[in-house]
Amino acid sequence: MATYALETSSLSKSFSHGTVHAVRNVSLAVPAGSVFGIVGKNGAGKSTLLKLVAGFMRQDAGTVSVLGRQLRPGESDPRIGALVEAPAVYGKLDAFENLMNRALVLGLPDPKKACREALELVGLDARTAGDGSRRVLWPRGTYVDDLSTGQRQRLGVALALIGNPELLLLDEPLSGIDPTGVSLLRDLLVRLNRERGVTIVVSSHVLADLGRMCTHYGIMRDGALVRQLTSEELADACATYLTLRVDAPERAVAVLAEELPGLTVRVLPGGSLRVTAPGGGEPDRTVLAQVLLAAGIAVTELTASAPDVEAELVRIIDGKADAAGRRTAKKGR
Ligand SMILES: Nc1ncnc2c1ncn2[C@@H]1O[C@H](COP(=O)(O)OP(=O)(O)OP(=O)(O)O)[C@@H](O)[C@H]1O
Repeated sequence: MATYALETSSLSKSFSHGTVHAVRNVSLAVPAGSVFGIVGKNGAGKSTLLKLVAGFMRQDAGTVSVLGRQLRPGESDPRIGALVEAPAVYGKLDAFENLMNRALVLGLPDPKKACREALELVGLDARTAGDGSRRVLWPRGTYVDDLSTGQRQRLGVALALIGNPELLLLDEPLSGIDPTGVSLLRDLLVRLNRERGVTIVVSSHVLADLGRMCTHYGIMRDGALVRQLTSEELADACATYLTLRVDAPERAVAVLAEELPGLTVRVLPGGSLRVTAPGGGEPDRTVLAQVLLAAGIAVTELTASAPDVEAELVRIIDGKADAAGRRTAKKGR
């Protein structure tokens, strides 16, 4: 099995006679078995990158390798399932017919079964309603043109899933989907990844959704890939702090300023202390407790803040965190 499900090398694509550099020199390495989130502001180049990998357009320069095989420019690898921007569907066919079409193109051995499975996976299958009647969530016979935005998006995910792809490319897959559908699809993607080992590359502006799925992140800015990091590295880079309850807060502030001058210490309403290490990390709690204890101050409560992954991603996207992941524009909390 290839170490990387997807690798790009110096991939570039420009539009408008070379005036818009949508993707600039992107060298990306997506580990096999990962859920890789692509994030960046509007226009950062996420969709273009995914289209190049899916073979929906040709690059100007650079290479794309999928599961160990280098693709020709504009070539689609059958092991890829892709939902990039609006799903490519035939509006005057219904959902099942659209799936059948794809199943036949892929040459699947039992296309009907594959279509039913794909519809079931994305929650567009027939279900038994509370009153015992069979309610068809996927309206058979309804033209795709007449489906709701969310139904069409679910169909797009089903089209990407049919044929059991090894690499899924999903551009904003959860947009326009109702909250129940979002959690269903998110759980589905996590299951496909964990149980079937499908590698997923997913772009989204909803960082909280990505935070629940992604093992790795790539951050794009102005067409360039400015950072790649694991979810652990992201969590480590997050600003965290300790909250302490002590029996003598004012004296504790003075002791900490004297003994551990690098720390930022704030007295909160109610008398608790919020302590942040230099650069925003969590202070060493053993050292902290020892220093206070040596000064005769009792620590009665000590809690660590949960890392705010979403806020840290926003800081990286906005260019406010340097290469080591620490904030460059932050002082205190
Ligand atoms: N077919 C095209 N013709 C001309 N310019 C294009 C084309 N496709 C994309 N662009 C431009 O390339 C840049 C990157 O666009 P892209 O859609 O890849 O960004 P994105 O990160 O997916 O944005 P969003 O988050 O808004 O979907 C933008 O400046 C966009 O206007």
